[in-house]
Amino acid sequence: MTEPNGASITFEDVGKAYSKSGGTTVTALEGVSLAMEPGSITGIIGRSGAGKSTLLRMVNGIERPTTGAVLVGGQNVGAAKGAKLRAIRRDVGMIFQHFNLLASRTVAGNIALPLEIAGVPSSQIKPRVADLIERVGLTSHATRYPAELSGGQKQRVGIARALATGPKVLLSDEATSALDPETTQTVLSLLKDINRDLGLTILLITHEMAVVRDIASHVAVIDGGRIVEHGETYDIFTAPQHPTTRSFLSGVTGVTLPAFVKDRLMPNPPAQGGEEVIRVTFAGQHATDPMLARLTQDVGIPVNILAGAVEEIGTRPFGNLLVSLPVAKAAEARSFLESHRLMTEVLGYVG
Ligand SMILES: Nc1ncnc2c1ncn2[C@@H]1O[C@H](COP(=O)(O)OP(=O)(O)OP(=O)(O)O)[C@@H](O)[C@H]1O
Repeated sequence: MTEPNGASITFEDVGKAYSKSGGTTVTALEGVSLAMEPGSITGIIGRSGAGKSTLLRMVNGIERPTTGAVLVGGQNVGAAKGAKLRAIRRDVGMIFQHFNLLASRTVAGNIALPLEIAGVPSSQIKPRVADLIERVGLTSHATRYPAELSGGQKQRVGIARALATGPKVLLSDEATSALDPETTQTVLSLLKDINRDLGLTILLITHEMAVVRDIASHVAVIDGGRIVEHGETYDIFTAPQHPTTRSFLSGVTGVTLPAFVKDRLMPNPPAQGGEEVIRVTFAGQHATDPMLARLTQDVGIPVNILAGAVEEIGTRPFGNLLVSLPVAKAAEARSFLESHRLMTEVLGYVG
């Protein structure tokens, strides 16, 4: 493993307003403060229009903040111009959802492009391109054209091209959104290898929490131009605080209600009786076993287990259980579980 080579990325109270025709403005970002350590992988997750692309494009100076500052390795990107801005941009590689390859150039030709633009002598370009092609596993495809490649292979070319100038930061703009799940996994694992081997700082935007879970050490949730939650991925998955974070997480845990419950699920409790259906999230492999048993034995509340699984973030396990309890006892049960540091979320009711 080589020494970490990544740069820190810092957002200091950043705001961005776009002017629109007719003199109105759109506020894309407001009061964004974030600090990313060298060598970290941060996922920025948010809905369409939340401000993700605006945030990402400030790191390579394509957009400038209206207020506040964005620093890469301590250098103020928004204030840089000319040669200084070009130098910062060489330190920041970027990959895209639709790859953005030149159709008229081969794999090797696409990867060579940033080196040609940077004025690297051609004698140095060839070996550098060969190294990059090998790193992304495309040696046998060097003379092919983009039209002859699969989506995953195109993204590998995009990654090699982004690495050509030896950046300290890699930006990923929905890089796996156009790929099938299996190809997504191979591209994420290549990015993880690059992060480990080269120590690059990676900042990726996505609308998929599964991507965050599989690659990011840290996550920031953006909603309406503001960061509503930020922290280590494990902490966010096991104890999300903000409703937006919770809604992103609800589809990703790999644990879904069985159809016989889902089809009957109601948003409000029935007039009498019925069961409340809740999700219980816990950190650590065995944390819920004694708590659910104690809920029944010590507190006298019967629990039906509907579905459950233990997953991993990095190497740390966390689990999700879907259970139902009598409505009359549900509030008491939830406060018991929460007092033992399990997280609960009400999903609905069955009659
Ligand atoms: N060049 C621009 N001019 C005017 N408004 C813009 C411009 N770029 C973005 N916006 C607006 O700023 C807000 C944030 O947009 P942004 O593209 O950053 O969001 P996003 O989270 O990346 O969305 P998506 O996932 O759909 O790409 C939106 O309201 C958008 O319409």
